[in-house]
Amino acid sequence: MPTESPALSVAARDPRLNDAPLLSAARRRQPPVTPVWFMRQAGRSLPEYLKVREGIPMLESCRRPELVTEITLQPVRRYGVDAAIFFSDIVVPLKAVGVGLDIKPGVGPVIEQPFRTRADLERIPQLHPGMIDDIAESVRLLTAELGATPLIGFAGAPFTLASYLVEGGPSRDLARTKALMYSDPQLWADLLARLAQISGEFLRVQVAAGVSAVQLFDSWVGALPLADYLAFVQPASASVLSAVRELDPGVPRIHFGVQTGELLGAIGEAGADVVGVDFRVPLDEAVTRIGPDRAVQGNLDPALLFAPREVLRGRVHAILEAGRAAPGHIFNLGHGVMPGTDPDAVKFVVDTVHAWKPAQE
Ligand SMILES: Cc1c2[nH]c(c1CCC(=O)O)Cc1[nH]c(c(CCC(=O)O)c1C)Cc1[nH]c(c(CCC(=O)O)c1C)Cc1[nH]c(c(C)c1CCC(=O)O)C2
Repeated sequence: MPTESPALSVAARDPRLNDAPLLSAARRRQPPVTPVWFMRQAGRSLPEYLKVREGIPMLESCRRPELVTEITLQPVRRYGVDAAIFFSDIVVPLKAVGVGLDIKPGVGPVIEQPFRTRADLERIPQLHPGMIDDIAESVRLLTAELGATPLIGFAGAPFTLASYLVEGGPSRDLARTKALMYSDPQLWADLLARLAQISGEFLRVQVAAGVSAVQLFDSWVGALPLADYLAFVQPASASVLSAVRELDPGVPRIHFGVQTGELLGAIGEAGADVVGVDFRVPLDEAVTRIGPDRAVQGNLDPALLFAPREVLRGRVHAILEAGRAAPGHIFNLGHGVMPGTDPDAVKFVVDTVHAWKPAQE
């Protein structure tokens, strides 16, 4: 468990970060402008990204600090977003502990030997900070470059990591994952506890090296009904988020999954300061489900970036209005930027958010 790991000491952060709109919104202190960033803002279709990645496999790119720094900074330069998201992947810590896997372009993570029995647990050892010195180095290089702009660290949540390990790759229905969960609850709990240690340590290394917020991605947890989420998933996610809080309670924790309309309250209660909302639930309705103690992040449909500008502007304004119901709102998409998105449309959204003024009551 995280508490057994060697003590990590937390780096000093740039004092200007205290006034960063993203961190103010996460702390429910309404900033003068609504902050905006995008899931998957780095990589994908940016021409400057494709150029520096040429000939370098995805997982190797994630372990080269100079390259990670360059790719993470690209969308900050181009769009003027209010935060950088660390360029990495949710499977990087699994690879670091020795799980045989690769990221196949256009497919996603593929696992050499999918997780099926208790014996497979032995192939997933605990993560120790020394296994990811390069991650700490990348964060240090980045925070030095970013100055007053927050860097968001991230990890995959235990359920979503388990889904890749059990399915062996991306899956539509997560049938094998659910079958394991329902047929051998003890093995499932042990797998999730191991993944919670790995995720928690991956985040703690990033926090110790200087990230100013973290996001825990539970992308596929919306496949579960609430009762199963509470019984089979929430304890492991809560342990990841509390490992971060123990190291530095001042680092806000964002928690997000897709199709989580029925789970929003429980996702907040796992220990998040900010709940990410996908585009299926109107933001003001999401605020009602989450309650007044947490900020929200979201929730423009990524497909709207392909719509005409006047339609896009109308939707952005509607989300900003709905976000006023929350004690803090970070503008984002309801999921990641889609491949093929026009970078000018992304820039248009940033400028529209920053230019917006709430209507007078
Ligand atoms: C489920 C998941 C993964 N990875 C991630 C999640 C959770 C977020 C989500 O729900 O989208 C998280 C992730 N992956 C990546 C980032 C970095 C920064 C960012 O958000 O901009 C983040 C935060 C880089 C990446 N991760 C990946 C790429 C594309 C690799 C490339 O450019 O070759 C990038 C930039 C690969 C990857 N890795 C994964 C997928 C589904 C894919 C896409 C495969 C494809 O369609 O090509 C697993």
